[in-house]
Amino acid sequence: MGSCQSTSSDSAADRSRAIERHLKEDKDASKKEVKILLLGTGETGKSTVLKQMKLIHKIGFTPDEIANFRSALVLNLLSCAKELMNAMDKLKIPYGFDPTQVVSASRQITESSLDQWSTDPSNTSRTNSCDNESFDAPTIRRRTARFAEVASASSELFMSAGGSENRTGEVAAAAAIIRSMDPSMVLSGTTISSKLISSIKLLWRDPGVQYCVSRAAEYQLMDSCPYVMENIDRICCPDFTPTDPDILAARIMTTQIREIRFKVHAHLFCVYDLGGQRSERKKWMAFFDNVKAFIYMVAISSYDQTCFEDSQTNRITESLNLFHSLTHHPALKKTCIILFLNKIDLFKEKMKVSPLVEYFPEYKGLGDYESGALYFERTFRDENPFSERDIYTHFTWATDTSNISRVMENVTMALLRAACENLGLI
Ligand SMILES: Nc1nc2c(ncn2[C@@H]2O[C@H](COP(=O)(O)OP(=O)(O)OP(=O)(O)O)[C@@H](O)[C@H]2O)c(=O)[nH]1
Ligand SMILES: [Mg+2]
Repeated sequence: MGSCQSTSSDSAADRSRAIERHLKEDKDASKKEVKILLLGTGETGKSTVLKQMKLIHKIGFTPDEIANFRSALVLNLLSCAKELMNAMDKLKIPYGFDPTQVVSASRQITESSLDQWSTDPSNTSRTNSCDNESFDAPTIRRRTARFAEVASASSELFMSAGGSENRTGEVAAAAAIIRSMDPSMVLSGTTISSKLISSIKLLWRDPGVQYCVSRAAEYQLMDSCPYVMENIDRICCPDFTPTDPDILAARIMTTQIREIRFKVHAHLFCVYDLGGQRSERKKWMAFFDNVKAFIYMVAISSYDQTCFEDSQTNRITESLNLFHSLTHHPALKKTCIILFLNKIDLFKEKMKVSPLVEYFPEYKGLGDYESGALYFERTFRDENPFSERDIYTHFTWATDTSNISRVMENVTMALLRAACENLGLI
């Protein structure tokens, strides 16, 4: 009996020691675990960065994921075509409309109307270089005036031809074919007919449609539109298997949280990709426990666009408000903040044609890429309420693997460095 008692108390003690050991191991493991959240408003590139991490750490994609990307690319293609046709009606642009003809006819008027403005001594002409192009304030103003004139010429032509109801010609016929297709056929695996493919190609080549693309800030068009349109033959092939660039271009709005894990110097990094649309942000709070860092993504190219959710709020304003609430959130007080000012490739191009000052009047730069990027960096950094907490900033191009590899190497090293240890993060 006695020996029996001693055996059971021995095994109880063993069990309790084992539990303690497990708890300690768990604690040590969680100390070594670096939990990172990818946050930001919708379409800023969070899932694209997660895909890049999978490529960089050779995690790869499952056959199911690849099949999803394939259908997403076809769906992206069809919804871009429909979005463009709707925008042609909304912006009153006739098919076949050639903006260059309006520009040459109106150049004289535009130049003279700008003379007064450009000779005003308070508007000193300042020049700056960006990608070998010269920019000065009158040039920017001239471009904008030109756009307004082209837009009014386009809508006059559209109305005089009888509006959207009376569109004629081969592009209008192609548009009718595209309108009649049912997107559910993509999900059911039906092959896209050659008639539909040639109709979309015809639509995409139309100069009026290309002009409509240049006004994409006035409606909602996904950034990967040119990519999917230019790769239509490959994407619609029955045996199409997406390549890495295809996967990075595919747009799937995140509604299910995704997680990846990889090791760097014995530390386990767990990265969570959360949906950024307004309805998805309700899920975020549940992930704030034990988070060591969050990567906040901003699509700086979206400064002239409105939110997908309401088509009214400026996308950067929405992003700034969200960033403000995160930097001031008590649960994230000790969290390291990494800011990705993303889509710099699109931002560079857009700064040449769309004056930043028209959307952010407090911007006092020269209208060039560098000053615009620095302006957004300063604006976001100003949202940090704690001087002892730094914000690590990176200018990123999320669809470019070499850019993201370089940036992620810096990010992981920064997280492992003393800067974060000082804050008790690792
Ligand atoms: N050109 C360009 N396209 C980008 C860049 N980053 C992301 N994209 C594209 O932008 C689109 C949206 O990217 P996602 O990664 O799905 O955005 P998200 O932040 O995950 O969006 P939600 O899931 O809605 O929160 C995709 O088609 C990407 O290919 C970039 O730096 N440059
Ligand atoms: Mg996403």
